[in-house]
Amino acid sequence: MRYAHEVDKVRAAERALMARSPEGALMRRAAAGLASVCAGLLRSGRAGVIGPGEGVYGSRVVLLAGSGDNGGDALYAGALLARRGAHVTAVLAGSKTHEGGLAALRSAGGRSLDADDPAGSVAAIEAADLIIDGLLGIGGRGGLREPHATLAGHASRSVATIVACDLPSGVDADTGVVSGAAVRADVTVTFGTYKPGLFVDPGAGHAGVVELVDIGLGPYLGDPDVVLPQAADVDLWAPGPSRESNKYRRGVPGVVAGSKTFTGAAVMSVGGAIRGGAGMVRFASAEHSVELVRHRWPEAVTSVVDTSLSEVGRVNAWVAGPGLGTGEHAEALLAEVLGTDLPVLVDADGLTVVARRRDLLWRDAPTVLTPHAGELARLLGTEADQVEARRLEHVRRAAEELGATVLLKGSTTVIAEVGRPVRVNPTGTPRLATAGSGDVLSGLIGAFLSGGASAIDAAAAGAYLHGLAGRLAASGPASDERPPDDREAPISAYDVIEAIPAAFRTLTG
Ligand SMILES: NC(=O)C1=CN([C@@H]2O[C@H](COP(=O)(O)OP(=O)(O)OC[C@H]3O[C@@H](n4cnc5c(N)ncnc54)[C@H](OP(=O)(O)O)[C@@H]3O)[C@@H](O)[C@H]2O)[C@@H](O)CC1
Ligand SMILES: [K+]
Repeated sequence: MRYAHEVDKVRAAERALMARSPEGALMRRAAAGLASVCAGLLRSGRAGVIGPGEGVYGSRVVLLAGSGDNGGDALYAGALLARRGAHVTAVLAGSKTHEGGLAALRSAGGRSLDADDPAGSVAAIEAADLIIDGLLGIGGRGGLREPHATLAGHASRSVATIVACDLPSGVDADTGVVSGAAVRADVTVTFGTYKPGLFVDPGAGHAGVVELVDIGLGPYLGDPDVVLPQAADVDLWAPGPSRESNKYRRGVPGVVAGSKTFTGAAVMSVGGAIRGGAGMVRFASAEHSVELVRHRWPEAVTSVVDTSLSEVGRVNAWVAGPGLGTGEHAEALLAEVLGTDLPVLVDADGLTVVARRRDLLWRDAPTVLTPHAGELARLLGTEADQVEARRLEHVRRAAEELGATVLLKGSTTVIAEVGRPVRVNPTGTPRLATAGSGDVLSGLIGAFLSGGASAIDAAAAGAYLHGLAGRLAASGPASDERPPDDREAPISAYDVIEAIPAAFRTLTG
């Protein structure tokens, strides 16, 4: 698990640690870590236009230094690189400059120029192999002001490798919100702990590869606000069969999906549940959907139902909503599953129904809701673009107001439950934005719920494996020499179902 803490907790931990540390020790540790990552990039030839092995000596490094300690970190790191032979130029922005950092840079042979000298700044940025963004760190508030915004734009257009100090300037550390211009980094070197804004879009999309430098804050940080699960966590959360398993013990999800008109969603949801490891999947729907599901998934036990599920048989979790329609018939079925004391996942059309019948969510058993931004906006009475721009805020609010575990799908999938850190899913690909993909996810999570996982574990494990299956399906066999991201091709939801076993296999190596 990777842990992220909000700025208030970072500041408190910093104060506690500083009280026990020599003056300037934390900044020295931060700067040394930052310089070391930059030196590694210069040595490996990943930075800018210089070739492999040319290293730090003779490289051209530009520091964008704001008025706070973030600028101080960049200046000290620049001094370390200058001592190793880099040509370092600091572009100074903001009302003041970190004096100790600037003095260190100058005494190491670095030079500085003022951001008010646009020609000089642009020329330096255009000639750079590597740019360190030290404009703003956790002290940044709101959209970048000038000259920071212009400098961020120049940096983004340069061919240099951009390394953000602590976080990309213009990204809000606590939320990942970007208002206006922001630096787009190739690598972010963050100090002490991850910041939530590095995990969640749009901030995550600006951070590139994130490297954590330990500066000793750990014992003082307290509980994380946001976490990023890793394969080992998912391996614990996704229920697997034990020696005593039989099909009932492994879990029996009931899927209530599809209708006379919409049939594909049901096939995808049942497929997700079967490949998610359910011992047996029960499926209930209108006749035509049942026929199609029986044809594609003869393993499922199906029932044709109208407005009651009394004939469906024993299940230990429900998945309700994909392709179900939104009329009275759908409402009756949803009311029935939400009236049980079993875990229930509500998705798609089911979310439209509960948006007008919130009372259905007043229950004691776990409920998982899996909306995309538009569906969450409808549940909360706001607009989809507001949800997209401030994903963490909205998913937390939804969990609180609706009394459910809420998984918000999208560019970064985030999962909230009251009293717990938000879980951010690290897997996935934009290729997953395809019809039916969400239905697969609902079935997968349903399988985990029926296997006994808690609501948040089931949701997080489902999102992780679904994202990984999407990536594996999109990138094809690993024998190709190109990196997986470059190999990606369009996929269908059915391809994602097919790749779920391979995704499981990666968990245990
Ligand atoms: N925490 C730790 O343990 C450690 C932290 N460390 C480092 O300290 C960093 C935090 O430093 P910090 O507190 O000095 O704040 P920081 O982000 O440099 O800048 C704040 C200044 O920026 C300005 N400004 C604000 N908003 C703006 C905007 N929108 N657009 C333009 N300008 C804006 C505003 O200045 P003013 O308005 O006065 O001009 C404000 O004073 C942290 O990220 C890490 O790098 C490490 O050294 C080691 C240990
Ligand atoms: K920065």
